[in-house]
Amino acid sequence: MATGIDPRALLDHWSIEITAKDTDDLVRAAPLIPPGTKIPVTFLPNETFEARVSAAATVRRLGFIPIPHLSARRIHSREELEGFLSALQREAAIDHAFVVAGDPPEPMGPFADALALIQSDLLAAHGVTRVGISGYPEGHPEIGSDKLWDAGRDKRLALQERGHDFAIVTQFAFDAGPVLKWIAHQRAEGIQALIRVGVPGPASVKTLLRFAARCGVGASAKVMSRYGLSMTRLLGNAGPDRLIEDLAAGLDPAIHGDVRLHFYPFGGIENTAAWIRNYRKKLA
Ligand SMILES: NC(=O)C1=CN([C@@H]2O[C@H](COP(=O)(O)OP(=O)(O)OC[C@H]3O[C@@H](n4cnc5c(N)ncnc54)[C@H](O)[C@@H]3O)[C@@H](O)[C@H]2O)C=CC1
Ligand SMILES: Nc1nc(=O)c2c([nH]1)NC[C@@H]1CN(c3ccc(C(=O)N[C@@H](CCC(=O)O)C(=O)O)cc3)CN21
Repeated sequence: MATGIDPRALLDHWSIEITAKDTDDLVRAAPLIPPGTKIPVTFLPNETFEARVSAAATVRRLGFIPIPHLSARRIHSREELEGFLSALQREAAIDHAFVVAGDPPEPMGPFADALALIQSDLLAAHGVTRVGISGYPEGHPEIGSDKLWDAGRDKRLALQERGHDFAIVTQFAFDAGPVLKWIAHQRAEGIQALIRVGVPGPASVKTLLRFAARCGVGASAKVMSRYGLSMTRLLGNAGPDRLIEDLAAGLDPAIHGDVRLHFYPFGGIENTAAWIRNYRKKLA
């Protein structure tokens, strides 16, 4: 069976995330984003709960689907989580959430990881039916692959026991090879959930390297040159064209199942939405 899908198929049903500070950029980008697009709202240390709730409400008001990130380790108490979820339900009518442990080396409250937050049973109680969990095609700098695998299995079981639908959203990558291998392995282990492959939106080398360092993503010179960036031209700007083409060329629905893209708009929401539109047109 010849592998490879039409890259245009990857340019449908994509998702794109925002931080609570990006709502003005989202309003400007809204005409470029298909109605009903899923838009996660990150949970970063330098934001307030009010800002996160109002960002989710803006996403909903603009006709998109808000997916609040819940960073387990950053939540101080069960009451704080309940307050956040009920505000999200009231202001943004949430039915999705993305549950992640969060970067703090030690939990700041009762939830040590994503599983603990899922087991709080507060998600369904506040209207959340579909839950996103993480995936690491290239592993995680602090967490071993066995531990990641066990945690993934426990999360999937806990979600199924509670009747949640779930999708896996991967850490961003610059190289399609390891991503394709990782997806095939997930499928071989019987995981049929939708997998959203994380791709960086168009941005400068400097910005991409900064986020890669911040998020523990490998960005060797070899990988970056394949991606289309030369490390000598730090102000060079590149989109994920090559990465998407390499993914499309290597995807075989019979092996890889349902795979879509999730954009991390490191170069801005409007720039990323415009880039997707232009790239989609170029492929037509
Ligand atoms: N969009 C986002 O916010 C994303 C965040 N991440 C980061 O990845 C890390 C793991 O998150 P999940 O995949 O949800 O893990 P998880 O909740 O599935 O936990 C995986 C295993 O590693 C342990 N663990 C979790 N966070 C840890 C940490 N910061 N340091 C050491 N051990 C940890 C857990 O106890 C568990 O045994 C977090 O640092 C998270 O911030 C990863 C991808 C995307
Ligand atoms: N380990 C890990 N932690 C994360 O928090 C994380 C990942 N991985 N992978 C993907 C996304 C990307 N994340 C982020 C992280 C920072 C900003 C951000 O905009 N931070 C600053 C500006 C940073 C800068 O420009 O250098 C901000 O406060 O807006 C956005 C998304 C969150 N996510």
